[in-house]
Amino acid sequence: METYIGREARTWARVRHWLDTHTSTAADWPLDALLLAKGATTVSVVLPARDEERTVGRIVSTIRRELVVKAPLVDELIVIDSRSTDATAARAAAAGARVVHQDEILSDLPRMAGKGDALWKGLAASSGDIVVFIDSDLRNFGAHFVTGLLGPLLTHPRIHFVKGAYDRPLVGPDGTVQRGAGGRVTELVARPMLNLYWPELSGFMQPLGGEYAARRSSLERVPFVTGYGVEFGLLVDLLERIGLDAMAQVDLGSREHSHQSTAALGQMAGQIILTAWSRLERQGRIVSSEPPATGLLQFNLDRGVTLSDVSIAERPPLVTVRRSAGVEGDVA
Ligand SMILES: O=c1ccn([C@@H]2O[C@H](COP(=O)(O)OP(=O)(O)O[C@H]3O[C@H](CO)[C@@H](O)[C@H](O)[C@H]3O)[C@@H](O)[C@H]2O)c(=O)[nH]1
Ligand SMILES: O=C(O)[C@H](O)COP(=O)(O)O
Repeated sequence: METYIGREARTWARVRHWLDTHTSTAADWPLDALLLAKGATTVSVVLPARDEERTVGRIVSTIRRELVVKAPLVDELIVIDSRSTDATAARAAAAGARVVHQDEILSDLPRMAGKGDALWKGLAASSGDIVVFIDSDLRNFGAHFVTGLLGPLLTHPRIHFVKGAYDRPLVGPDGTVQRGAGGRVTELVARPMLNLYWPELSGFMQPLGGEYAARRSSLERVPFVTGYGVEFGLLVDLLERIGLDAMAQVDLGSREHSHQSTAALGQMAGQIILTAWSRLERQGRIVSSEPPATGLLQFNLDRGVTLSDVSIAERPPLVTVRRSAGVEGDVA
């Protein structure tokens, strides 16, 4: 019988091999080659956006100019307005996106909140064979984010999911840049948990990054955690469904975004821990006598306390919703 040490060594060897064979860089996927490879495959780009009036317009206009007008790579460009209270929807529409409000899609279903819900609604509102998700708060977005993510999918039929990798600087309020210091929840929560419980996924350099692309056929067959657990949940569920060899990553250079407060990241971490717990339970790897608590008590500088609810909810695989509605096409 294989020892525990032997099993771990075999996993690391597998991850090493995956890193060597399934990691590329955006420069490996020139636009001309992608246009040739695209054929009849349709591509949707979906941006979830909650109060991103400062950045969403530039991202949309770059995609439209470079990948819709100059070169016909992207067939559909959608911004999901996630209950914004600022000018996000107007800026996105002015820049050329189709703007759909999160709550207008599949509006007969119970209302849920959060980024994962916005992504799931974006999947429902879009129709491309391949769906590319891009966060709307990126400050250094370039068209290579989209072309890089599409490269392995358009050229390798066996690849179903591609995740972005990048350096993540931490940019202070005064503009000071600390290289490699960003992605705090990634480094302190997500990466250790993935290494401990799903070591096959340890090769993903940015498991929580918001830029990834996948075939609709796979995305519609997995649930979406509705809040910030969505990326963690998708990685674990897709690994189970399609296997590591159908997953790839592309180095997109550097990524700068708007940083949330430490308190907000604590709440994100809580959601990710509960997502991991739910998958461990679903996979039969833990049996709990009672569910974890879902409150997070945090302390302010003046010793005041705030109690937040970090419980998670999820949307079922979209294909099951289409089936029960008797709809095969667009469900928006
Ligand atoms: O209710 C929400 C919350 C966020 N967003 C959008 O989702 C994107 C990412 O949200 P953000 O609050 O900027 O998350 P980050 O602090 O950047 O969190 C990182 O880690 C999260 C957890 O994995 C991922 O969801 C993010 O994509 C990733 O950038 C942005 O375009 C937001 O506008 C929504 O659409 N609805
Ligand atoms: O992915 C993460 O860890 C969170 O988005 C936090 O990122 P930040 O530390 O760059 O704000």
